[in-house]
Amino acid sequence: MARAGTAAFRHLRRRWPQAQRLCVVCGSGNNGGDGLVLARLAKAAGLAVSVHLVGHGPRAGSEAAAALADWQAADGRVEPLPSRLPAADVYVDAVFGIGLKRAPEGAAAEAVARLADVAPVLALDVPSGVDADTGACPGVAVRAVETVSFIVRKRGLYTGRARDHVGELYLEDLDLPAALLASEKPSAWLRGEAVALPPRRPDSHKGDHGRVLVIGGAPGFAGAARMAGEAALRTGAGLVTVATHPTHAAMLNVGRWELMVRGVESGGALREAVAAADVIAIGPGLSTQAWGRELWQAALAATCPLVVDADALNLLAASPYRRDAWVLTPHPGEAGRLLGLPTQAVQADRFAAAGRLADRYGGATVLKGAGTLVRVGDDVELCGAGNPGMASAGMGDILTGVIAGLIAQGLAVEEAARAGVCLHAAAGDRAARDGERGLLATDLLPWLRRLANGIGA
Ligand SMILES: NC(=O)C1=CN([C@@H]2O[C@H](COP(=O)(O)OP(=O)(O)OC[C@H]3O[C@@H](n4cnc5c(N)ncnc54)[C@H](O)[C@@H]3O)[C@@H](O)[C@H]2O)[C@@H](O)CC1
Ligand SMILES: [K+]
Repeated sequence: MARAGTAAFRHLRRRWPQAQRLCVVCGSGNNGGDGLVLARLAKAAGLAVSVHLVGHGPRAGSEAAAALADWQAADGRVEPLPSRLPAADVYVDAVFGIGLKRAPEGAAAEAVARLADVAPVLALDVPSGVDADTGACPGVAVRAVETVSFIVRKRGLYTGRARDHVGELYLEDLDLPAALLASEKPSAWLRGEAVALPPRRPDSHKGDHGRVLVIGGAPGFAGAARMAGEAALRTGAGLVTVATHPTHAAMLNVGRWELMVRGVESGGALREAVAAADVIAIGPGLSTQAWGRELWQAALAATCPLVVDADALNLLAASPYRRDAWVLTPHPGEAGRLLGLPTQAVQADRFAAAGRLADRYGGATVLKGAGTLVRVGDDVELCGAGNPGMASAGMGDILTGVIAGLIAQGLAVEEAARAGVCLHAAAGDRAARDGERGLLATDLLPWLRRLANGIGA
């Protein structure tokens, strides 16, 4: 606790070197104890510090009670929670850490609500109100500018609602012995954005880099299939064919002549293309009408890996099927349909939802949304990259094409899912340098090419 409070105070000084007045709101558990340590150090450094304790304060004999005694021994005063927090340069949130498992209640809920109304907030370990395991906010929650987590990364802080609340996230390992940490198996892995694809053989030909078949594009949705196809090409696939509705087949590759196009009336017309493919990406703009359903059935007969997105996921939800060689890429709404749950239930525990999807449908599950999860068997990988500019039309079609493009080049389905998510998010972050608002899915394409070649930090 002493190390935690000390490390947090160091962050506070670094981020707000001019701060003179602090307001520290402490819960009655150990998170509150961290806040009391920080308060004492800040007072000793000459800052004006007000400490507000929630409820009855720490349990007698606890470490937090000792921190309170130290604060009081240093002439620190403890004030009850006022109806409005006093003016301060920085507010320190020490109400809840990892101890919160349900919506905040009582005096603690009031404290969280007060902190949710002020800025800037430095959160200790976890922004109060956020569930550190799931990333959900079951009730009111603090919005921090900065969160300093202690000892280990809490997986929940990297996904779902939590991403709105943590601000910049730092880890302080508090010098715990590495052997102690190594003895625990992580419950999730955080993946950086680096994607190392093997260099191309100098004598390789286009067939060596894989044949992708994209299936989709009902009338009115040609663009979805086109974007998936282009993304597969930009990720390095050797040959990409788009099988689409005959009404727009002739114009689908206008300006992107490298794409091959096949207008298909029905599932039967797909057979040859399915047999020739190394990987099939199905779903972008597919629709769930008769045409889309027939094509979906034809794709299910394929022996090569599938990347399943959008309406193909809705068709899968209507008649579930299990397979190992595929990647499912649902957003929370589609995941809800696949599991027979409302979207909110998926978002309330994205880790559990991804687990259920993987158990029910097999293969690799990509649960999209802020902090995308990739679940393969018992393993979960989290993508820390990406930005809200990517919440726009066509982004999912691009991801589908990226994953298919990686499978085409020989990556295993699981690794293609993990690497594809990171490549896509990294491209989105590069493209967002020109602004998140107005970011178009196709703005990612030039970045995909650069990042797939290890260029473009
Ligand atoms: N375990 C360790 O080794 C360390 C823990 N540290 C701190 O200790 C924290 C965990 O401490 P605790 O386990 O005491 O938990 P917390 O301090 O996060 O919260 C527990 C307190 O909140 C109350 N509470 C929980 N849910 C509530 C709800 N929904 N409504 C109202 N009250 C609720 C509990 O009754 C208890 O008083 C960490 O997050 C971290 O900040 C640090 O001091 C570093 C070392
Ligand atoms: K906190």
